[in-house]
Amino acid sequence: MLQTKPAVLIVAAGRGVRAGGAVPKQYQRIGGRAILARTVEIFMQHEGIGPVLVAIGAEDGPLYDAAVGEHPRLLPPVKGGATRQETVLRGLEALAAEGATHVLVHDGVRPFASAALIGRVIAALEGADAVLPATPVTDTLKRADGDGRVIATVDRGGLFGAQTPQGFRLETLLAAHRGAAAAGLAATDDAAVMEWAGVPVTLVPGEAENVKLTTPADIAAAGRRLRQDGLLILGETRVGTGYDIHPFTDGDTVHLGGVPIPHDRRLAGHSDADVALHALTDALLGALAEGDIGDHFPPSDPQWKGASSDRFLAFAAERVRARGGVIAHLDLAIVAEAPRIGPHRTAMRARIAAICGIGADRVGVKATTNEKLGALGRGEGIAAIATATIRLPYPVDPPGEETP
Ligand SMILES: Nc1ccn([C@@H]2O[C@H](COP(=O)(O)OP(=O)(O)OP(=O)(O)O)[C@@H](O)[C@H]2O)c(=O)n1
Ligand SMILES: C[C@](O)(CO)[C@H](O)COP(=O)(O)O
Repeated sequence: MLQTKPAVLIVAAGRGVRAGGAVPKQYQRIGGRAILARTVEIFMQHEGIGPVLVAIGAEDGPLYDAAVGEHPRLLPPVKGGATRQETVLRGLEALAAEGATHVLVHDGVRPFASAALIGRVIAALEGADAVLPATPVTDTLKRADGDGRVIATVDRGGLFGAQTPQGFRLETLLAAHRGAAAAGLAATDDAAVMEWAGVPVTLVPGEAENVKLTTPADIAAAGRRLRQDGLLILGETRVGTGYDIHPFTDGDTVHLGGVPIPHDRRLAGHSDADVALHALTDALLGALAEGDIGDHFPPSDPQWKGASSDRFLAFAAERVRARGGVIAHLDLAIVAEAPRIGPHRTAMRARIAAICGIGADRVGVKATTNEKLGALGRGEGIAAIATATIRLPYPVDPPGEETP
């Protein structure tokens, strides 16, 4: 086993010219979620890897924030470069500071890499400085001239299609990339940079399903594939509700919907007492029938005292994904005499969306006063009511128990 888990660099700074579309292809959706969010999630769910860094386009920060949720192992994104090679070099320079000995470099637009494939690359890194997953070429290969006339048939013996994640000793790859940049080498993958530096590259079996989404047809086919997997057309819709209330105490900031709001009081209670995130967490857990926030994060546990509630909601969203599901919609109603919620509504929607790894168009935030009635009406605290709508796949019969 490697002494430390390999870091992961996901390159997602390309413009997706061949795919076209209103946003770069990594932010286009398949099965209701951004392609990049799916790719990041594969590594978040893999126990064999360490920190994950995503390199994004210089102007893509808002797209990234809306598409990709937070995770303890996910580092803040770095800005990529004008070519894939430049992007990788920037990412490696940033990762060198994280103390990882090995790195997996993966395309942000390969959302179907399997856990088994990642495991194969990691295992092979124990005996190699460079590991390349690849599939043997099965089509007959032709070379043609610019006019579409075939010049020759190319022997496909020994030819492979290169995939990612490619695995490397980090120090060796970084040195090779620095050298290649200084020498003006242009390579389309990182194994080629290692080959140029004279480092032996070990092949492991790739997977036909691990396609790189390059064209609009690739993206459409990926969406069809997810539907065929049955999640979206055969699954079930579930709705969960959540409610929370906390009283005011002395303080100067109220945390609501993941947003700190300056106020002449603060809310007292579990963690940072963000009633909105607590209600949303319970709504998701309710839809999953997996208990409530107190079951997973007991208020008696001192580690949650003053903690940011982001992690509770991120946990519940992760549970939906772990069950193969998607969050279709979150709806939140906040009941407060003060502070005013309206000016913070957009920030709350964006924050909740980022935590859950969904688009902000799937998050509704509303607010009302309690018309001066009761404790809430007297301004003694704030309450929140949330509804979560999720889609889960139908359970599959265990092997050997199919209905005849
Ligand atoms: N300057 C670049 C160029 C590419 N990539 C990333 O490298 C991966 C593979 O590249 P490709 O499929 O060629 O993506 P694009 O460069 O975006 O596509 P196109 O060539 O059609 O513009 C993608 O995840 C892409 O975002 C990158 O991080 N930085
Ligand atoms: C890294 C890669 O995905 C391996 O197949 C590929 O080389 C990227 O090439 P592109 O020209 O950037 O699409």
